[in-house]
Formats: sequence, structure tokens, C-alpha cells
Amino acid sequence: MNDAGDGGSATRSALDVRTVLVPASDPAASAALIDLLPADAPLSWLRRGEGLVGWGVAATVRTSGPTRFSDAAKWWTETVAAATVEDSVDEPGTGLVCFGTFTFSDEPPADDFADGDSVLVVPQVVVGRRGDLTWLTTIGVADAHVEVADAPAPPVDLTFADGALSGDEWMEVVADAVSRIEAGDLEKIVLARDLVATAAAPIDIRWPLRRLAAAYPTCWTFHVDGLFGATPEMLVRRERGLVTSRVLAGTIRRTGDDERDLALAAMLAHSSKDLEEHEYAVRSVAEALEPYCSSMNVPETPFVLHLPNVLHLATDVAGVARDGESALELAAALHPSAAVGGTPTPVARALITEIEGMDRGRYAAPVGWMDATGDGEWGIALRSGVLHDNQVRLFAGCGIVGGSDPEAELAESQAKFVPVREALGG
Ligand SMILES: C=C(O[C@H]1C=CC=C(C(=O)O)[C@@H]1O)C(=O)O
Repeated sequence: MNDAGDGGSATRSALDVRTVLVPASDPAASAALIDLLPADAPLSWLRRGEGLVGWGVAATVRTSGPTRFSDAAKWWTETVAAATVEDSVDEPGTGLVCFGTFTFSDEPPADDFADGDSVLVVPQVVVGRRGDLTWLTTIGVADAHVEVADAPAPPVDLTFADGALSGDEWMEVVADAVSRIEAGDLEKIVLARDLVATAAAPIDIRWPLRRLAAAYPTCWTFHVDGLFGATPEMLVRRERGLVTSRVLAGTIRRTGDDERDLALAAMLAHSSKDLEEHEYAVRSVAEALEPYCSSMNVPETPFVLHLPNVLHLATDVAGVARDGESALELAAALHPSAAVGGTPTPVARALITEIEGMDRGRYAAPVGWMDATGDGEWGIALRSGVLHDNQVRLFAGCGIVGGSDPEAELAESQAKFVPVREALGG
């Protein structure tokens, strides 16, 4: 674990935090939050126009390996204890907040891919919105300049190429997994693949972010330290003692024809393959949350979540927090759910490492934010990509059970690339 720059801990011990309401007469109160982001170090967590945007770095920590969550949680507790907070709004997400992204794997990053590890960032400026309220938080800075930024430019001359494996190679991996499932080694595994998009010049992250937020308003549009996307899956939200999780697994591609899509939704709701895949995911979340909740509600039947590119089976699990575990501690306990790992989890994780053929980095791992009380939201970084200058690595994965068809899974992965792929397009 190390603090950023030459004065991470010194900066941290001196954090002065101030949250004020933005008056309705201020243009920032009616601007779309995403439009306020400057080009330098923007952070976002937005759904339906609400949530948090931030920029600047007041403090940060990088962690890695099996203790990446607990090290980050400890650093956050210490950071909160050392801060002086003046908060006249007092809502979840006001006062001191951090944004974070974690790696999928317990393994430290294989190379000197410095931004491939796990990160918490405390921004210097946060603008938040919830219902009619818009607030401004400044951290370690006396003042903030908040205004609608110039429109970002689109990526130049973008081309797409296969990532670690070609489509054909990936289908062979899926077929291998199906035979291992049918041999009884495991019940479910989620296998992912990547694509690489290359532009002729560095990409302004705000371009895909604005497009994702517009095209996928019911998803959480995120960006933390190069990892961005619009995820439909909430690993865990903790808000004033209530814990919720939106579990997704089981997918059908949309056709674009509303009537056909409705028929597909009915098929999905009755597909035994998808219901089985979904059941594993719900069970993994319910079992992991149980020790932390005094009561829980786990619906018996999923609903169908309609997104612009796909339909998913979805279940909203809710519980009442028993003790004071923070949203991050809960996320650590839930990761990886069977929506991104498999069943049994240890067997699936080992098989992912053995046959998937790529490093997931922060794909399919917790991404989100947390406040000083430990309330926060950690989504699963799906429908996502990671930006390095002029390149984006895009990820998509599919739940594989006995009887899964490699060709159908390849088509499903292509549908899951669509959000980031189209967001990058001109
Ligand atoms: C792993 C991904 O999706 C998960 C979430 C929803 C549906 C899924 C599925 O049907 O396979 C996956 O479990 C991804 O989008 O990369």
C-alpha cells in the first residue's frame, strides 16, 4: 500500500472538507453533472442524471493482492478519522467521499502496468445530485471553479482489433468449459474476452462517458482512474442501514423490434438455462450477504431488465445491515459473485485463471464510491473498458453452464461490447 506522490499521508492528515448546497440560481444546479467534468482527472458515478462527479486528487491510495480491499478500507478509516468536515447538507455522498476501483484477481498485476492495481481517490472537488438537491464539496482546497466544460472531441480514426484471443479461439475456451461442467468439475463459470480499440490520438474519456450516460440512463456511468463504462449491475449499496444488491445473470440480445423483444423477454423469463445461471448468481450474493444482515428479502422469481442492447434476468436482494461494515467491506465479501465468477467460486476462479487467456485487470470487479459513514455504492465493472492514452481495452463476459453453446455465447459477448463500442464511435 502506498500513498500518492511525495506527500500522500501528509496531505491526508490535513484534509479539510466542506459541503454546501448549490443554490438553484447557480447554473451548476441545472447543468447535467457529466457536463461539468474537466478534462483533467475526471471521476464519475451517475445514474439518471443523479450521483457524483469529481476531479482533482486530494489523497489517494493504491493497493494490490489479496489484501487490496482490507488495506483500502483501513486507509479510508484513517483518512476519515483525520479529516475535519463541515457538512451542511448531510445526505449519503456529502462530506468526505472517495471513488474507487479494484482488480478482479487476488494476484498483483503481472507487469509494471502501474494503473492496473486497485485505487481509492479522494477528489478535491465533488458535485453531487440527489433529487432536487445539488451540492458542492471541496476537499483540501479552499475554492472550486464549477462550470459547464467545453464539449469533448470524439476519438480520431478509431479501429478495433481482437484482444488476447480471437472469437474462434474464445469459442474453443467456452467449449472446454462446457465439457468440464458436463464432467462435473463445476456448475457455472463466467468467461470473458477483450477487444482493443486504437485511435490516432489520445482519447478524451469524457466523450464516451457523455454518450454512455445519455444512451444507458438506467445504468451507472462510471470513470475512475481510466476504468469506465455503464454497468447495469449493483454489487452492493449501503444507505443508512439498508443493504441492496441488483443481481444480473441470464441474457438475450435485443432485436430492435419492440414486439419481438417482448416475446424474447417472455422466453428469457422461462429459459431453464438462463434461470439456472441466474439462480447461481442470486444464491452467491444472498449467501455472502447473510452474515452481515439481520433480515433479508430474496425474491424467488427474477424480473426482466430491459437495456437498449440486451435483456437480463434480474433480482433485487435487500437486507438490513447487522453491524457497521462499510459498503466497501460488504463489496469485498461479495466479490466475485457468480455473475462474474462462477459456482463453486474457488473452482471457477481457478479455471478462469487457467483457461481464459487474459488478465481481467479491473473488469468485473467493484467500482464505485463511499462516504465517511461507510455508505456508498459499489457496482460491478461491466460494459466497461480501460483507457490508456489512445487505446481502450473493452471487456465482455458470459455465464457458461452445461449446455451453453459457444456460438451463442460469442454473439452475447458481442452484444455486451456494444455500449462501450458505440460510445467510442463518432
Ligand atoms: C459478465 C458480464 O455480464 C454478467 C452480468 C449479466 C449477465 C451475464 C450473463 O448473462 O452471462 C453475466 O453474468 C459482462 O457483461 O461482461
